[in-house]
Amino acid sequence: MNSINISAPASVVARLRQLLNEYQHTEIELRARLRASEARFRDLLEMTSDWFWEQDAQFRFTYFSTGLAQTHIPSTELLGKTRWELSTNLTPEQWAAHRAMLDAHQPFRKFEYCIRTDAGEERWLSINGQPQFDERGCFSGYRGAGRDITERRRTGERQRLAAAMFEATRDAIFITDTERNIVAVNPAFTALSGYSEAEVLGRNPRFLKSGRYADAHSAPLWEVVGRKGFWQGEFWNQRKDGETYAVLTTISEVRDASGRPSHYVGVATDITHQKAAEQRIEHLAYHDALTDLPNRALLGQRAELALALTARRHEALALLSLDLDRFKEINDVLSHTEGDILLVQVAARLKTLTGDTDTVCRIGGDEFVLLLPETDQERALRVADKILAAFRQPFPVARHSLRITVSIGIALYPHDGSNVTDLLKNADAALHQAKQNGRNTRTFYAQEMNAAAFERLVLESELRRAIAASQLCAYYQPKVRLSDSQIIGAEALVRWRHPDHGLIPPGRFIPLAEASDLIAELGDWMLKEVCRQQAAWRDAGLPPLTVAVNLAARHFRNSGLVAQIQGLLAAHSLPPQALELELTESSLLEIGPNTEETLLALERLGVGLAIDDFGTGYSSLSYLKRLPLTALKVDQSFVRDLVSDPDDRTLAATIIALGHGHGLGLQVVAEGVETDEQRRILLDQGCDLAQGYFFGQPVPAADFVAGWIRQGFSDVQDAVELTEA
Ligand SMILES: Nc1nc2c(ncn2[C@@H]2O[C@H](COP(=O)(O)O[C@H]3[C@@H](O)[C@H](n4cnc5c(=O)[nH]c(N)nc54)O[C@@H]3COP(=O)(O)O)[C@@H](O)[C@H]2O)c(=O)[nH]1
Repeated sequence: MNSINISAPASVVARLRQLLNEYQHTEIELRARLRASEARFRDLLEMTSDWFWEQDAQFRFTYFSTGLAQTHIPSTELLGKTRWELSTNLTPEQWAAHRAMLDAHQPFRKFEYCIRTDAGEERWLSINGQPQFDERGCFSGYRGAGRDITERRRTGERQRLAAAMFEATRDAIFITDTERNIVAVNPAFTALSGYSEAEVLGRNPRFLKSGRYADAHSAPLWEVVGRKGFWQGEFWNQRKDGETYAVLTTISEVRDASGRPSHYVGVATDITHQKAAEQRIEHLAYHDALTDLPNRALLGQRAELALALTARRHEALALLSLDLDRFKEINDVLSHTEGDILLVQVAARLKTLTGDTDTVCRIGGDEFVLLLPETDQERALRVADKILAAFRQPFPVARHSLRITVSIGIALYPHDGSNVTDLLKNADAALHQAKQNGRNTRTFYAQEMNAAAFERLVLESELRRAIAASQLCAYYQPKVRLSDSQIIGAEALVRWRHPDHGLIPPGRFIPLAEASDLIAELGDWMLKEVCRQQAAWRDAGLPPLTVAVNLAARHFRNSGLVAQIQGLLAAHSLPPQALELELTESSLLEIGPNTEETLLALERLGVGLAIDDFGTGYSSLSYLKRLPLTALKVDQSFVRDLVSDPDDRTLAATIIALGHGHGLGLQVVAEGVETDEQRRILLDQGCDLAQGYFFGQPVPAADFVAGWIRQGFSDVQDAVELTEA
């Protein structure tokens, strides 16, 4: 204004004034607009989730707008630093490429990296940058915008993982729309079902139903999904090729942003193998592994059910308890493998003899039970007889043709019991009676049988006390030489002097003792007693005698038996010939090959070993040859009818020849000789020794000595008094 020429005409001055005014207005207006623009820019920066940044010509941060705060990275952590001084996930190569762009003053867009803050947090950033030049065109730095893309990256990562999982998982996944029509399936679904994606799109997954089990799920399934958001359960589905498979399926509801169901996702795990394993385990729990017959547990269940039905219909039912006769011997002579083969064949044969509604069970060892619903006494008898008859046919086992018989006990509902336990117990009691009756027979239950079982129990507990209470005693039966009828030995036989029941014969308590551990105790007692008696006789001047003691198989399994006998002989100053051990043919088989060493040690000691009841068991010649035997005792069943039955005569002659021949060189002793005719036949057949009522009954030691003396040992009269004392 100072430069205005005051001598200028007034019009010029007015014009200048006007221009000045206009200029001032414009400036005010421009400033106002600038302020508004700045305010808008500031608001923009404050309200946007992005932030604005600036760097100087050395790429050091000089400014951050407030938007940076949403990254939780304080601007103070960044100001003054270059971007590559920060802790990022970029590799040196990536930095080098970016630096080259900066050095070339190029703009850049969406430069993404992850930054770790001083607080240890990781944030993903996306940066746009624009190089800046001053009015002279010189580079003055960069400015640009930054955006926190952490959530986007995470969501992207999650989606990537979900997609990978969808593709790679071994579970079959299908996604349906709200109409329950399939909109997507994964590769596992097509692999499991056999249907391609194109074949299933738009279909309701129910088309996979196999019909193996009633589709009871469907209605509650969708009701549960609607209520709880998911449902889980098992299906038996059908593959495209018709094969069925089991799946454990979870169906979950997917909701959209507004909270309305938009899809359903089904995840199905193939559990076919698991189901098969479960079924196998369940089968094993209820079936016998060897024969695949129902076991005791399944018998219990079926019997309960059958009893309930039978009771409602007022019908009858039978339980048959079966046990193979002398199965143990077969098991021992042959092998357990062959025993097993026989059991499998027995199981199969029993099944052919029964009806569809009957149940054949194996409840252990060689014990079988038949549950026969709708069966009265008459049918039970028919079935039992059919079984006995069917067992007459031999069983082809390995290279053998095995003949085996069976004993059967029968209990009838409602007569013999109203529940499974009682019926089984009573069928067992009847079976026991069938065995007592000589085996290979069937017996109906009778009430007295339980009384007998109870008596057996009482007797067993009394026998336990009898040994300690000195109620046992030894009887002696002479063993004579057939050629001159001279007593050359004796068999010691146990007797029980019961305080209430008098003298109990061993036939009543030996089986009880054998079924428990008492037989070993009883045998020990007999060995001691016989040695004591022998020493007393010798002290009294009686000539040496061999006394046989009956031992059970269990004794020979005791590794201390040889030392025990050696100790007893030494304690009583007896030679080993004073003792002979008797072992029944069936027990011989029971002792097994492991005890051969014990038998050989007894042989080395000089103690004789005789096989008792020979001819009743199954021992083979090769087995007999292997064992160090000294005598063979022909069972009394072959001697009994020797005079009248030519077959028995032939059998006895064969056994005698067997004992003498085949390199066995055994002494043969005939048991149960009751008549002179029997004696003569045996003598003619070449039998060496004999025992039986014809020569003398088993008697107490004193009576035995008396008889012995009568035979020619009168010089030892005093001994009678001695032993009686
Ligand atoms: N482990 C042990 N077993 C023993 C012992 N004592 C006996 N026993 C066994 O008990 C069964 C029955 O014995 P027992 O009642 O003594 O019968 C024996 C004889 O009395 C009988 N016998 C003898 N001669 C005749 C005869 O002419 N006729 C006839 N009907 N019976 C007769 O035979 C039995 C002897 O049998 P064995 O032992 O086979 O020679 C019996 O099995 C005994 O073995 C013992 O201490 N331990």
